[in-house]
Amino acid sequence: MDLTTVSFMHPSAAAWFAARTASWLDFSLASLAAAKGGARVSVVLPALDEEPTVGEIVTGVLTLGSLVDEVVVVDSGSVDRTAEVAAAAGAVVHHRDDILPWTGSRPGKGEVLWKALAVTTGDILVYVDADLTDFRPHFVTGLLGPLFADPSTLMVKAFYDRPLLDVSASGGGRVTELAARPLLNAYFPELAGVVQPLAGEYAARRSLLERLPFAYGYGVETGLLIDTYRTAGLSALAQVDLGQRTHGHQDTAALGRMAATIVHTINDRVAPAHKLWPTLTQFRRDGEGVVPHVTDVSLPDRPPMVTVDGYQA
Ligand SMILES: O=c1ccn([C@@H]2O[C@H](COP(=O)(O)OP(=O)(O)O)[C@@H](O)[C@H]2O)c(=O)[nH]1
Ligand SMILES: O=C(O)[C@@H](COP(=O)(O)O)O[C@H]1O[C@H](CO)[C@@H](O)[C@H](O)[C@H]1O
Repeated sequence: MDLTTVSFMHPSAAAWFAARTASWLDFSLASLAAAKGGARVSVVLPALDEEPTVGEIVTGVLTLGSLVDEVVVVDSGSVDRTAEVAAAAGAVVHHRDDILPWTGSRPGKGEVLWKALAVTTGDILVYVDADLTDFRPHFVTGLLGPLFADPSTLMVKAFYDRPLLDVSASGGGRVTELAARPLLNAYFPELAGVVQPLAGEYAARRSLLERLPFAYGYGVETGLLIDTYRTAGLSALAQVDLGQRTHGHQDTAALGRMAATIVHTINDRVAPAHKLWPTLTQFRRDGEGVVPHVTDVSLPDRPPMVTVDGYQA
């Protein structure tokens, strides 16, 4: 490769970014209501111990009225009052363990996003994190806009400014900036135009989601993005600017485990024959010394939901 010609992003990524980037301001509630037609919309909140924030988000989604057909919270094993607060706000709440129980129950975010397919009726699913501290209804209308506008669009990713709460006006999306974006740019440069590849707010057609595997844990967004690109092409993807998004932040060690899971998710798609070591060893201070802390970061994907007994029913 002529090194003088690598001063720009992949041409496909540049073209996609120019053609497939919208703003929530492009889509009014009235225009969406007119465009909705017979399409059913399910808003899904994956929730693990999100009692302080889940209720306000559910309430905010419900202000959209008939644009949204159902708001479903999938409880990922909370020990706080997430389920009660979500139900009181008007959500339908399902516990992970009660969904497709014959498939078992695994920890992690990917599990509840996958199981949500079995307890929703929408032609379109809109995933929204339940720890947002600045949710506004335009998060949903912005994500629906490109899907209502173009039947060939299958998935819409949110992007936004991501203040690191109490730290800096930007700086959020640490795993995105330090791990996911560098890896995706290297292995899938056609996706370099995706501003927030790990965004937890995204909307997609059921016809797409039910045919894709769901990666374990925090690898789910990375897996769905890559698999959508590889099965349906860049033209199936779009992104929408939602302005700003703030949420609860995990500590660095937790984000290290998240990054490790994402490394495995990408490797499984790039070099599946190359088996990575399945655990991450981190260290914690213990009195005078440090103690290793080992986490399994490589559990298998969940298979496409259409292959699961009982789903079609
Ligand atoms: O095992 C899990 C981990 C996370 N979540 C939910 O997934 C969303 C994003 O998780 P988190 O906030 O931990 O990720 P971050 O935004 O910090 O990357 C939140 O609604 C969590 O409650 C979940 O349902 N199960
Ligand atoms: O983008 C990121 O780096 C991480 C961590 O964000 P912060 O550094 O806590 O703002 O947050 C995202 O990553 C997760 C894994 O894909 C998603 O599940 C979350 O929804 C998303 O917030």
